[in-house]
Amino acid sequence: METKNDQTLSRRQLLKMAGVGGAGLLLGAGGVGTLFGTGVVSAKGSKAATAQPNADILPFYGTYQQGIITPQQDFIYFAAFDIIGKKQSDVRGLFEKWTAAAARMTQGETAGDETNNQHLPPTDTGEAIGLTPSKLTLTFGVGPTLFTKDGSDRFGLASKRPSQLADLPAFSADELQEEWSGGDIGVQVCANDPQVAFHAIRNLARIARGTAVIRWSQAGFQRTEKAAAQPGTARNLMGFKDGTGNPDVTDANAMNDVVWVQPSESKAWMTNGTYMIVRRIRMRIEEWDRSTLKDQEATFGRSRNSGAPIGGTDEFEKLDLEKKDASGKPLIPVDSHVALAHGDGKVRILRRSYSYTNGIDSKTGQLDTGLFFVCFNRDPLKQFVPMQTRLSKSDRLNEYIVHVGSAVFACLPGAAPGGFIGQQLF
Ligand SMILES: C=CC1=C(C)c2cc3[nH]c(cc4nc(cc5[nH]c(cc1n2)c(C)c5CCC(=O)O)C(CCC(=O)O)=C4C)c(C)c3C=C
Ligand SMILES: [Fe+2]
Repeated sequence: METKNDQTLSRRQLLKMAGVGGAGLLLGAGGVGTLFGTGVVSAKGSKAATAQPNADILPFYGTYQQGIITPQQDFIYFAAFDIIGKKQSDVRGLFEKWTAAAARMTQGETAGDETNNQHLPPTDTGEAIGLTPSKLTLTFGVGPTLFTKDGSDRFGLASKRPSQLADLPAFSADELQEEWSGGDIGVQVCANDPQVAFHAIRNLARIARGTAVIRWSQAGFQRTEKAAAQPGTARNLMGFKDGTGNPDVTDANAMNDVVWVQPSESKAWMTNGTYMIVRRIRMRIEEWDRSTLKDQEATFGRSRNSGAPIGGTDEFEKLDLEKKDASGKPLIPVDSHVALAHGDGKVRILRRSYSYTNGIDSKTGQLDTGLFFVCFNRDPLKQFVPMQTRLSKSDRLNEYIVHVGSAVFACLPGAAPGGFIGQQLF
């Protein structure tokens, strides 16, 4: 039976009543989920409060968008949208509505105010009712085709396209498919719960109806914090720790150097934004699983167990590409993945990738699985592109992977309360 409170309280209000908020507390069994489930809403429920990590709420508004230097959550739901509206005001209106919904959902509220009108569909799709915000973040970017498509300045934005937002060149060994590539807008949703992440994308798609459609999407995961015996770098589906060599997201100087677009280096609207590159990279895990441990370690240039560079003992020790074995050969092979990705170590990117599985390839019967590679950089032409050019030509890893999807997006700066993501662009 529904009570009056059910009709008027948002998820966030309920979390607050239960003594839950940014502090990271969540009602345990019989807590918020049960309150929603039974319709019994009372502050009394707070006595059942127990500490649970998923209660966390991350701030939505700020100088930068969330989900970029945010420590990586366990799940991603990525969606690329195409605009079907005809006017710039359609795109602007969409960003206004999406910002409002994103700000609410990340704080544990429904996507919009419920009317509870029995004759209308509910405003929110409902599957996140009773779930905590789970560190939900939404990160919005705009693709090259929002500015010009087939030579046409479709929304009067062509002059605002930054030179850094160029189509990526074709890399050798790419086998890109349209169904996993491109998009006028890219939305990265991350959360510590897959249903919370899916709910956010689903509601954005609902809000976009008539203005934008999903072009392609990909769900991804890494191990959950709960499953990890110890905190630390997650392993990819090839069994190696992935993320070790990332720059430190708490180092503001490093982030200004690697991630954030600085004033005057791009179009003014991109200051405090960044460029996001996503690549759907399929792994030939059947071949990988038949390769020897020695081969696997030589492929990455790191030890599988510890994650340390070959010849080292500690995961985070400096990568020394000059070290030689007794015969004078480099300990870390020159064509290993880390040697080529590292280069001279001066050009870096921030990786935020997830594993994916999509059943089997019906043609080959092999698992369709791999890495949904996501990275952020302040100038793809100077960072991602030269790096991927080196990798695509000589990386030992190429024997076991194939890039099947690709997209690049200019991630807008963050929004202030009362403003919206994309405000500087329109
Ligand atoms: C162009 C950028 C990169 C692509 C594409 C890429 C694909 C890719 N990477 C792995 C697994 C690992 N990558 C590792 C390190 C690493 N990779 C890149 C860039 C790309 N990777 C960089 C910049 C680095 C760091 C290099 C450094 O300076 O140290 C590692 C080692 C551990 C780590 O540092 O994360 C692994 C493992 C896969 C499986 C993959 C495509 C499927
Ligand atoms: Fe890599």
